[in-house]
Amino acid sequence: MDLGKERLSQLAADLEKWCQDRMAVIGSDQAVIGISGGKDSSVVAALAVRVCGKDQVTGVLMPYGDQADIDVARALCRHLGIRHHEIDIAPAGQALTAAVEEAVGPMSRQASLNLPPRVRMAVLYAVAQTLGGVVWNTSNLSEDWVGYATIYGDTAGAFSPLATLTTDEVIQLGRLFGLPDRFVEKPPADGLTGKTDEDVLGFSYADLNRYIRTGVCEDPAVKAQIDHLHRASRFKFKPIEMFHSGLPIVADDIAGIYKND
Ligand SMILES: Nc1ncnc2c1ncn2[C@@H]1O[C@H](COP(=O)(O)OP(=O)(O)OC[C@H]2O[C@@H]([n+]3cccc(C(=O)O)c3)[C@H](O)[C@@H]2O)[C@@H](O)[C@H]1O
Ligand SMILES: Nc1ncnc2c1ncn2[C@@H]1O[C@H](COP(=O)(O)OP(=O)(O)OP(=O)(O)O)[C@@H](O)[C@H]1O
Repeated sequence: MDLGKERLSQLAADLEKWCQDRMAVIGSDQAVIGISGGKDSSVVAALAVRVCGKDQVTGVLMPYGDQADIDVARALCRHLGIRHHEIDIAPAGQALTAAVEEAVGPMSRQASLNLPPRVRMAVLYAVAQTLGGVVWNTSNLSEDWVGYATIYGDTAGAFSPLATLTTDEVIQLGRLFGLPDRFVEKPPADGLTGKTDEDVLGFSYADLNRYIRTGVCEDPAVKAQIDHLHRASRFKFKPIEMFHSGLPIVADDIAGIYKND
């Protein structure tokens, strides 16, 4: 939805404070962000610069071999003045694929699509732990709503600043942060299938975002598809289910995680 100037400024201020608090609780001042050159990672990186300062933000560019638009990711890091590292994940992806295929036979197409996001997650955590930093998640509400994300891949991170903002709201935030159009206007694509998200999903983000914010979806088939994808993907955003043994837990359950026992 169009947030308008005042609401957008308030939202940005609240978001910055929230991220600051998260970092304080974690006890780190170093943000580590996977930079694809798309709007989500660009906006999260710009946000991290506002919260932590540019010297405390590390961008990680992780092409799978050649990445045609890697210059956009490099330009974003230059624009924000953040340090960045480039790590080609193709050798790791190919080695993992070969090992899995040797054991179980040809990897399914869906498994192949989800492997790079999981390798990126492993790289980001390795970089973050090495630098004493934390991984900032870059997912937005629109993609998460329909589960268009890889569990334990791009769903990972210490916290998710854009989790309740639709794609159009993320763009408004990017503009407020002063990001040039080329960093916020690229049509979202997974970079793996050669198709845009909208081609793969079969509906537009405009329709999805309108449905999320107003409950209105004019095409019943699109509404049914969105509802189906939403229901089928909720598992990606819930804590892992735990078997409750009924055995006593007597120590202080400070985080309240075992309270069903
Ligand atoms: N109910 C349930 N409870 C717990 N686990 C459940 C489950 N149902 C399936 N699973 C597990 O989850 C797996 C399926 O989930 P997952 O591995 O995430 O994969 P899946 O949902 O099949 O695919 C994710 C889609 O998102 C696309 N993607 C990923 C990353 C970024 C972007 C982007 O453009 O932004 C797009 C990707 O190309 C792919 O089409 C199953 O193989 C199964 O192991
Ligand atoms: N080539 C890459 N290099 C570095 N990080 C990447 C790369 N591709 C994806 N990522 C990370 O994974 C996240 C999800 O990537 P995806 O390609 O699915 O695009 P997206 O969800 O539309 O996000 P964005 O708008 O940032 O591209 C990105 O926001 C980024 O943090």
